[in-house]
Amino acid sequence: MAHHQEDSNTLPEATTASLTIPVVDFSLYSSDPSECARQIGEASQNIGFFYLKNHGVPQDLIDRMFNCSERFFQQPLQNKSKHLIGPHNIGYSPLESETLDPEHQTQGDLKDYPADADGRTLIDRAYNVRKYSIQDDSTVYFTLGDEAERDKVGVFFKELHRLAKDIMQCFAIALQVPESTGGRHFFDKRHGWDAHSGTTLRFLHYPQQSGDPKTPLAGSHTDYGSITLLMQKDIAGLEVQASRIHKDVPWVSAPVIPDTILINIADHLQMWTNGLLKSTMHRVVYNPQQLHHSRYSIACFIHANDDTRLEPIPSPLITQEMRAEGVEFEEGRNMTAGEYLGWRLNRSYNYSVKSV
Ligand SMILES: O=C(O)CCC(=O)C(=O)O
Ligand SMILES: [Fe+2]
Repeated sequence: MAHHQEDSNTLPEATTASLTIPVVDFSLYSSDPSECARQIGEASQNIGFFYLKNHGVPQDLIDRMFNCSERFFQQPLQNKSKHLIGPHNIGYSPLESETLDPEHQTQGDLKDYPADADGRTLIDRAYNVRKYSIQDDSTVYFTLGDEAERDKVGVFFKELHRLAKDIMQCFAIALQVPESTGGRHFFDKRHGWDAHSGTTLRFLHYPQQSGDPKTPLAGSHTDYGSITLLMQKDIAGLEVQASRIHKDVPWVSAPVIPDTILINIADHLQMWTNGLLKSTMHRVVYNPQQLHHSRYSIACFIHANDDTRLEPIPSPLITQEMRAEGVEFEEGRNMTAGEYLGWRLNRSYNYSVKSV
């Protein structure tokens, strides 16, 4: 593996310089778009993560969504499992404690989660909403039957999607995509709200439990789409691997920074740029504060339209010789975004995923 990383075409990979996650002031997007694009482009080529402040998504809306999530997950198991996740990747996805991979998943003491009649212990993990499901029963079930709140979930999801499209313009500016091939709209026009895509809003819950500091609660992975927008609340736990090539670099924690949204580059952008932008490995580890408190986060996985090919984009900064490391990159570069999502999900769930 990674034989091509050793030669003189090795990617420009920052090491020590990239061990912090920068904070970008997104008010620059209006006042000085090229500077905004420069800062976002730099972070994306280095650590692959950046915080955005002044992102324009109202904080009271974010708080309201966290409140919804808490109300939902604090219920007993039988009230949460009507819309179980299935082929459409919508609804509740618990983990079954017996099937956890001991190396990569929670090892905490979950005695607050009693076994059900079949002897299984189910542990909360997430609830997924997709563009197609914002008006559905599955979303109103998540808001405990409150239709006004259900509508807010839709408003929130669209706000995040709008922000993602603005961020996409910064990538296109930073990558100098020629006007003749779409210019600054190269990426955002491939992310239609009304188009079929894997874009998913995921409410995550890491239950209160005992455990050892640094025990992985979510194994290391990259995200499958273009970018991910992450909101964390109160309790940190996310860690980022600053380099996929230099495995000995330390994991960097991504603390909770109030009033920011954390953005990370995901696999599509890595493939579109032949590895110039980094889809960085990350994981969630046990935080001792979880002895007394649940950890909540909200991730919005933005995916390109299903029919978009994940091939290198027109940019003078991207050359054919560049390659990103990883099986995802080798497999995915011949696929469309829709095919790639199906391939990744089928590797992580034990049912076949169909596109919606
Ligand atoms: O919960 C978090 O902080 C991150 C979750 C994550 O990386 C994911 O769901 O892909
Ligand atoms: Fe992730």
